[in-house]
Amino acid sequence: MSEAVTRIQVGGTAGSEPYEVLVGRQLLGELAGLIGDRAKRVAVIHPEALDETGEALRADLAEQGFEAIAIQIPNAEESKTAEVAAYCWKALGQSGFTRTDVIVGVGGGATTDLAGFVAATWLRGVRWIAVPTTVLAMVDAAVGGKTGINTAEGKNLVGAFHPPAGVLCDLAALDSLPVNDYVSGLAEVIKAGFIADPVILELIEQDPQAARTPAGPHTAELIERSIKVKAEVVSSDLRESGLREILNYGHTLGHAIEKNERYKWRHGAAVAVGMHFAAELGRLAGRLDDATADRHRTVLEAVGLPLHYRYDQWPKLLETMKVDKKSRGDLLRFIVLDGLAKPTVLEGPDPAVLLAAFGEVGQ
Ligand SMILES: NC(=O)c1ccc[n+]([C@@H]2O[C@H](COP(=O)([O-])OP(=O)(O)OC[C@H]3O[C@@H](n4cnc5c(N)ncnc54)[C@H](O)[C@@H]3O)[C@@H](O)[C@H]2O)c1
Ligand SMILES: O=C(O)C(=O)C[C@@H](O)[C@H](O)[C@H](O)COP(=O)(O)O
Ligand SMILES: [Zn+2]
Repeated sequence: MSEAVTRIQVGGTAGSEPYEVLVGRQLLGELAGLIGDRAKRVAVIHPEALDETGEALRADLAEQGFEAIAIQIPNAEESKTAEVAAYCWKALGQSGFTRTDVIVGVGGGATTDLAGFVAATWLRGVRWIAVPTTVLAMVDAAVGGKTGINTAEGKNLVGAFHPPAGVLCDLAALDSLPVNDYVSGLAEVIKAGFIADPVILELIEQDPQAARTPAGPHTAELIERSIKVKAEVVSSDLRESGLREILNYGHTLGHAIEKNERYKWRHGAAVAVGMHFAAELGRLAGRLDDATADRHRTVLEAVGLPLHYRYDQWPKLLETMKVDKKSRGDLLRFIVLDGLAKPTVLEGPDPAVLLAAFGEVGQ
């Protein structure tokens, strides 16, 4: 018996082409339809860890009559570089990839960010399809069209808004995901809970241990609820002119930690520390009630995400945060909560308050 497929629509309200995020199992049969009749060539971009999956997909597409190539890239954050993008451009050039051809990005958020960026830049933009294989990529990275790479100066500093033509979230992919990567993705799920959908927090709090595995009773619901939060936000503000900034909750400090750790920390782990910081900042700025601020600690800790970071690194983190994309001139800007599911912007906080908030996080 085949399981039900959930379809979540994204876009179509702010001048962007609408597309669907499908959540279910055995969804790869949908791929050819999304690629469409106009494509002659398909490039499957995948990380080393998913070599077999990438090759199987390539062979399947070749059997269906496409000129299919597989482009293997490094795992995780090592793939989000100008050098790896250039390697992909070379492969596309050598295969004669034209404007009607299609890129398929299969992997975690690092892969979908890179594949989407290559699609955004090749011939000034070709269609691409995301096949996310981590929790984080399903609930966040593959949806919404933010694509990009890192530079020596910071995280995601080069990129483009280039939404995919479709997103296929095959839950079966999660069975092979190492537990640390699974839990890292829960940080973005918890983020969606705090900024918009508290039912997510309740489902996790009911049984945090079960939430750490794909076999948990609420896996599909947690993923679908988080995608819906993201879909709703990016559908009304694709280019981050306002509302979309709420999706950056926990990311101002999180990205600075990732850079400071030379991208050896998982994104979700850094964002977890960043959300703890944002909660303390909200509390100390007089915005957030104690119960909601404390809830950050309990729910993040319950699933095994980190809350703390090295106190002595504060000066470096502060410098990095100044080039965060939300900064305007010399003005630092943070997403904080005015209450549960009430995200807002805190502009130019008192440096003493910032340091005090980090005092709760640093150790
Ligand atoms: N564009 C966006 O809106 C957005 C949103 C959130 C995060 N991101 C980005 O996403 C990235 C993090 O993504 P992530 O957490 O998915 O990590 P990741 O892409 O680095 O993947 C983690 C590891 O798991 C491997 N992997 C992927 N799927 C697997 C599977 N099914 N089985 C076994 N191994 C598998 C990968 O090769 C990698 O080694 C960061 O670069 C972050 O900046 C982007
Ligand atoms: O989609 C968004 O917008 C987000 O901010 C989602 C984040 O989870 C994601 O990590 C994103 O890549 C961060 O974007 P950035 O613009 O701060 O680099
Ligand atoms: Zn993120």
